[in-house]
Amino acid sequence: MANFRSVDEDFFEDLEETLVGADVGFDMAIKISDELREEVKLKNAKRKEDVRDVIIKKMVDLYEADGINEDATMNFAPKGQTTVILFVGVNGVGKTTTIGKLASKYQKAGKSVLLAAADTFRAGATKQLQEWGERAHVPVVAGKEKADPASVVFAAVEKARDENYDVLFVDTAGRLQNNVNLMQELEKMKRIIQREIPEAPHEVLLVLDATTGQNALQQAKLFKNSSDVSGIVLTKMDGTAKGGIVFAIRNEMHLPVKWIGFGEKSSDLREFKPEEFVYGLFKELVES
Ligand SMILES: Nc1nc2c(ncn2[C@@H]2O[C@H](COP(=O)(O)OP(=O)(O)OP(=O)(O)O)[C@@H](O)[C@H]2O)c(=O)[nH]1
Repeated sequence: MANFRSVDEDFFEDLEETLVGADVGFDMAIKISDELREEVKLKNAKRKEDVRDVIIKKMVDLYEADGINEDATMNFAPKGQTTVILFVGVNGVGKTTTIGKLASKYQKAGKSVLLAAADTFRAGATKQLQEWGERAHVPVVAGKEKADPASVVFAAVEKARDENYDVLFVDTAGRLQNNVNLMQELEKMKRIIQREIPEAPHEVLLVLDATTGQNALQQAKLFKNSSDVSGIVLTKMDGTAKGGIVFAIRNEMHLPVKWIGFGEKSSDLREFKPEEFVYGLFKELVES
């Protein structure tokens, strides 16, 4: 582990190793440590606190460097119109759980929320969403087992629009017979949503499991190539020091991370704030 006893060449080598171990990605790790070397020299930072501040600032700068308008907040429709948010991602990453958490959050904030159980492929997925719906006191539109997911989406969008719901969250399958089918299905859902509400979906959030590290990056590529992903939800950030994947995603995919999941309870979700996140990651990396 990198430590602050002396900020010498060994320190930077340790830092590189630690960053790679945290899934920042090799290129990004080298880039971070190279730029830090310069910056530490330039600022003549010697005190522990100064070096730490330089590192945190640099990492936040690097995170924000590609100039995406860093707005972690959700893109909502104008007041009085329904916001539709589509959740995509492979199975088991935490889509349903994230929707449950967000449903509860927005319901508590006074918004009317509707859920669509469009994962009709996996037996049990609908029931799981219904349980979250009950917990959050929000209704769920569901179809029969193996029903066409598009028909569930259609019914949900109609209901949301006609009954003036503020937000509709759409849960989708993480696995179909193959990836081509999966992507076609997502496309079809989007078309149906757009037909009913032209500006929708307002977000397509790709849910990724942080514990899968670089594999999550491969998934991000797969989904980004075929659906217009607008942001990332990174789940299972509890019990992993691999949060560096945030940098890799940002650097390679140019997608903002919007939410972080850190447990199974409905309150275990927070908005992603680069500074806060870098500080936490850094503390874990360097001070432990
Ligand atoms: N520790 C932890 N577990 C999580 C988190 N988010 C989800 N889980 C767990 O991960 C498992 C899978 O979550 P789901 O929400 O069912 O995943 P999914 O993407 O909807 O899966 P499919 O319906 O199969 O596509 C469940 O056991 C969740 O409780 C998290 O942030 N931290």
